[in-house]
Amino acid sequence: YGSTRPERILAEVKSKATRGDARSVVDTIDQYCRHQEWAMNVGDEKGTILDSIVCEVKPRAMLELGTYCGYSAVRIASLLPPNSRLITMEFNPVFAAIARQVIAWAGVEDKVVLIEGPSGDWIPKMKKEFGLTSFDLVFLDHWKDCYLPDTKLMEECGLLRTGSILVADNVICPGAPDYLEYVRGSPRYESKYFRSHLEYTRVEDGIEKSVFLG
Ligand SMILES: Cc1ncnc2c1ncn2[C@@H]1O[C@H](/C=C/CNC(=O)c2cc(-c3ccc(F)cc3)cc(O)c2O)C[C@H]1O
Ligand SMILES: [Mg+2]
Repeated sequence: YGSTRPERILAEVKSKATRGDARSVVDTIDQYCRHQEWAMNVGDEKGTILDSIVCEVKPRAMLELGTYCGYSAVRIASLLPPNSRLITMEFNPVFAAIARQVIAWAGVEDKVVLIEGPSGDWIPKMKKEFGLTSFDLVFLDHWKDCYLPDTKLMEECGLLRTGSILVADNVICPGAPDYLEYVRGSPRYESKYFRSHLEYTRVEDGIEKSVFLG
């Protein structure tokens, strides 16, 4: 029997990345996925755009939907100011188990809370479970047809405040057309597209940054 791609990514991190060094974990995964086998991490090019938004917003409370192997969780957590938290949701237990180990290897586990389960179940429980009022920044990178329903759910649950920012990966490839139409057409959002490429390829893709206006 063969290992899974996430298991191979974890093995690469454990053998090549410096323990406790988030940057080396990110670079190790990028190297592996660019030269050995492609994987759906936000990657180095779009990751740089995400980094600039995280550094600009300096979120106290951040949410990520779709942890996968933990690549973007490590990338984000390494930029968070002290006593800030990234809550990341992953419903596949195999991916969650790998991500926990990648996050631990990078030494950012004290900044990351990984919740195992579907975002639709957890979003309505966030306030109570985490004593949250709202999220300053949300990174959407899970199933593309969940972007819009989960955004509407976050609005309904009062998890977005005036100025909260949504950052969505893959708005071109694979694409999230209903989400794009919503944030670009709604008077309640100020939306901006950052043109880039699908991770580790020359295919066009991009990130949409949308500010909730309340
Ligand atoms: C609802 C919900 N709740 C919690 N976790 C959820 C969830 N829906 C998915 N997840 C978890 O997020 C992860 C899913 C991410 C989905 N991302 C993708 O499907 C994805 C696909 C591509 C891509 C592009 C071109 C191609 F030719 C092939 C693939 C590129 C990307 O950057 C992606 O994020 C893993 C999954 O278990
Ligand atoms: Mg993605």
